[in-house]
Amino acid sequence: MYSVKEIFFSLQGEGAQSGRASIFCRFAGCNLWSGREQDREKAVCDFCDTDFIGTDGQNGGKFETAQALCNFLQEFWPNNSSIPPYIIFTGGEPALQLDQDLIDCCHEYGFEVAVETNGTKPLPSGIDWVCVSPKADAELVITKGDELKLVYPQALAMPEKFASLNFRHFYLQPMDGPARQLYTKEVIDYCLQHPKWKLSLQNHKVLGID
Ligand SMILES: C[S@@+](CC[C@H](N)C(=O)[O-])C[C@H]1O[C@@H](n2cnc3c(N)ncnc32)[C@H](O)[C@@H]1O
Ligand SMILES: Nc1nc2[nH]cc(C(=O)O)c2c(=O)[nH]1
Ligand code: SF4
Ligand SMILES: [Mg+2]
Repeated sequence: MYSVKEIFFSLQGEGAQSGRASIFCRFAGCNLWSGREQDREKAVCDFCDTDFIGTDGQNGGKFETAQALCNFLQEFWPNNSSIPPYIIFTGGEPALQLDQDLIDCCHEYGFEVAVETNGTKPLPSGIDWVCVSPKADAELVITKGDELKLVYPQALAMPEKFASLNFRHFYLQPMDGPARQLYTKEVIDYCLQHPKWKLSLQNHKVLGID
């Protein structure tokens, strides 16, 4: 059974695939924060911008089987498209629920599958695009993938710690919150001094879309 907070069709707002039409499937729950505001300051990950508690969001719910979830997901894709549905599994932490059955089922449906993960839990094999976003001092077990997208700054997770990992793209994403403008300037400076890294803005927030 899969517990899904919300499902929506939007443009990927972040990182190397930004601008791409995508079906977002946001799983409920995370291993680095309960999602409750009263627990935020003692959480391992304390800057999260997302509500991932429960299954009460838009198109959220519990799905008994991978087939049931895939059937529902494909309805969000424009039906005249020659491009296969692009599904982004996010959360919360998708690695807590994403299993081999679901990935295989997605591929049987012809989907291209991406994941946004904190990298602390193993993933099923065959995911087409793996984006890892390391958190504070949480141990990283996914050390290779397509895109490493680090929220900046995090005192215990500065870019130097990750620059030698096996990823195709390295992004810094300014931490959203009261100091976002300052952090954006700092990221620009860092990228100018360290050209391995690229700036990732959260375009969906600027655009006011999901
Ligand atoms: C809500 S998380 C869900 C996926 C997974 N748990 C993770 O952390 O990668 C989706 C993306 O948003 C980023 N993010 C979360 N809060 C943010 C914030 N306040 N500012 C910028 N990016 C943030 C995460 O680092 C991650 O790349
Ligand atoms: N448009 C849009 N792009 C995104 N990229 C990653 C997101 C996420 O919350 O995982 C996200 C999101 O919530 N919306
Ligand atoms: S790991 Fe991801 S979902 Fe969990 S609290 Fe941090 S940003 Fe939010
Ligand atoms: Mg988001």
